[in-house]
Amino acid sequence: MNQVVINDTTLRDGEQAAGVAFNLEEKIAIAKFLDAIGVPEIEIGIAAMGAAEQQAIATIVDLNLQAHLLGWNRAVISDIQASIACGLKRVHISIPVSAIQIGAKFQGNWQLVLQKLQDSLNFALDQGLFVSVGGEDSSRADEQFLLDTVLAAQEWGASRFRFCDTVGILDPFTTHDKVKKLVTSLSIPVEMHTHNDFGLATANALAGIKAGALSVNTTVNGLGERAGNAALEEVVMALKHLSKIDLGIDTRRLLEISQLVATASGYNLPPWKAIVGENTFAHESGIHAHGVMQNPHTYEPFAPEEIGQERRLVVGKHSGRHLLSNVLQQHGIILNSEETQSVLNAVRQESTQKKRSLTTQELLSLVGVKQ
Ligand SMILES: CC(C)(COP(=O)(O)OP(=O)(O)OC[C@H]1O[C@@H](n2cnc3c(N)ncnc32)[C@H](O)[C@@H]1OP(=O)(O)O)[C@@H](O)C(=O)NCCC(=O)NCCS
Ligand SMILES: O=C(O)CC[C@@](O)(CC(=O)O)C(=O)O
Repeated sequence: MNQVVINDTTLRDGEQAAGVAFNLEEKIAIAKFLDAIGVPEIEIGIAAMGAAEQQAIATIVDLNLQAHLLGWNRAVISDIQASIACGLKRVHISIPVSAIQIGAKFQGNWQLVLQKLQDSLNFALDQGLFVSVGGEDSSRADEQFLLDTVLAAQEWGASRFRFCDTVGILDPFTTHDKVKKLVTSLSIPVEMHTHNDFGLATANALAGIKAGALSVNTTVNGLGERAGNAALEEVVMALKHLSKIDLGIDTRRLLEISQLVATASGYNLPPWKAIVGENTFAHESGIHAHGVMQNPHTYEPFAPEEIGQERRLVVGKHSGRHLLSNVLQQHGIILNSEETQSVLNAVRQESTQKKRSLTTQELLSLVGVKQ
């Protein structure tokens, strides 16, 4: 399989998450971080939004990062002019392609939509730009209309087509079918853009790649419109471990970039968030902790260090004697079987009362040790 390219859109679709607004410093920090860990392409914003966004885009362009930088545009020439004024050499032009979208936005006038695409594409190409074309709501579009539209875009000079599951209504099987049909009919690469409304964004991105898509949009932490997008950390790690495609991203910094984006977005992640959640390498349950203490692979899909995370063994309601004895031994406390069981009973009670696992201090207090 050819190399798959991550085109991260944390700074565009990620920031479209309701209530999220990055400031200039945060945008710069996120762009630099994505570049530093080896993300090869970054969608950095929408110049048509106005002066502040244009300043952010131009500032990021001036950083001279290794990554290719892309600006998002409607099929509107003034949008593209604004992108060019920011110094962008790559533009993405989006048009709606489903009946529902064209109906709501252009009174069903699909000829007008195609004309706008052709005009804006020609304009961008005349300026010597790399042009990616996006089909908004590709997943709900009539398949023949979608194919004809993309073939036209290819003919007019587009360098890539973005297949958007805009409202996240596909499953991996349907995604595979739809993307395969496009890939086999096109000579330009297809890019996946999947939303998480049914929790399938990452699975659908992988299905599209399996069907031959060569590029994939991600956002850090899956940040984005409504339920968000395919998460960078999930796509990178799933491709590496499940599809055996190593994208050369420095995965050891995925936790760090997740924390940077979480802080900048103002939203904490649930502890069980795949890959980067606080609990992804925490073990409390007796059977799991016992297994992990013998061999971490029993309950970990990969080593925590691989994403800059640490393993934690915590004592709580579901813990068993092996974990409890192990933790106490680390503090020089050796209990007999009866004593261990009695401390375990007390742990269960206190943990239920507190509705959380216990700190080491709390555990030692239960055993009667003053520290
Ligand atoms: C782009 C933006 C500057 C336009 O602002 P606006 O002029 O106030 O217009 P609105 O957002 O209210 O309406 C969208 C307009 O774009 C048109 N439009 C929507 N998608 C389009 C497309 N792909 N190509 C061309 N025109 C499009 C709509 O028909 C509507 O046109 P009208 O003003 O002539 O009726 C503003 O929406 C914005 O800042 N958007 C950034 C975030 C965003 O919307 N992202 C979603 C990406 S799908
Ligand atoms: O780039 C495109 O062509 C469309 C991307 C988009 O993010 C648009 C949106 O809803 O904000 C989508 O999901 O369709």
